[in-house]
Amino acid sequence: MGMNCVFKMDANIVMLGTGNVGKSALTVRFLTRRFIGEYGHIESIYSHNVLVDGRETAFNIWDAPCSQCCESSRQEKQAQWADGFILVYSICDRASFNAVARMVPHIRAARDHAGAEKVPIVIVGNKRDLHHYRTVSSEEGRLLALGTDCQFYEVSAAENYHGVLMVFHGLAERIREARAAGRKPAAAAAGIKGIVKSMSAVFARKRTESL
Ligand SMILES: Nc1nc2c(ncn2[C@@H]2O[C@H](COP(=O)(O)OP(=O)(O)OP(=O)(O)O)[C@@H](O)[C@H]2O)c(=O)[nH]1
Repeated sequence: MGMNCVFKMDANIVMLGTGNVGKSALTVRFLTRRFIGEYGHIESIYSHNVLVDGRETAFNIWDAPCSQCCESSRQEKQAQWADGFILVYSICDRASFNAVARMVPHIRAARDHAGAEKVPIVIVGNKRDLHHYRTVSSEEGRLLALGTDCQFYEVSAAENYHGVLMVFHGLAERIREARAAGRKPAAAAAGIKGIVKSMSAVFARKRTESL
């Protein structure tokens, strides 16, 4: 087991998505295997060491409530820091899906440049247990991911631990592959400005929509 330390990998993951979609619920489910129902609105960076395919992996997960995600200094830090993104929407909330759809190309444009590996992104449709209230079909989620080279999962943080595990492990695998294929994905200075601007735009628009 000690030998695994040689291969220890750090994976900095940023959770993004509009309010109430379950970013904290997914994070806490992954960390503790539990669903506790209410999570408050506290920004946290959690660290968690686990084995992914026999490799020791240190997950650092940045979970910020949506109310704070418009602050550009925070977005700039996140964009610099992230090795991978988890973009969360609720299958019962069409606006949250639209926000994710707008975010993906902006992250791609900001973080991906010629010759570099694409920054790994996982799109997650959460609250699958509430299928009676579904307004976003699985097909739409799948197509969005397919067209933008993202991974896609539909999960329920409330009801299923395994699906949530797959999200985080899947992203860790992609981060490892991206590193093996090239250098560690890093944001170019211009790219960071781009991502900050576009994330502000996405969330500003979301606010207007919900008024
Ligand atoms: N039924 C159901 N409810 C869920 C699920 N995931 C989260 N919730 C609920 O949705 C609400 C919002 O969850 P949070 O994890 O706080 O959402 P968030 O995206 O972190 O929200 P912000 O902090 O506002 O950005 C809570 O009441 C959760 O209990 C799920 O899979 N199914």
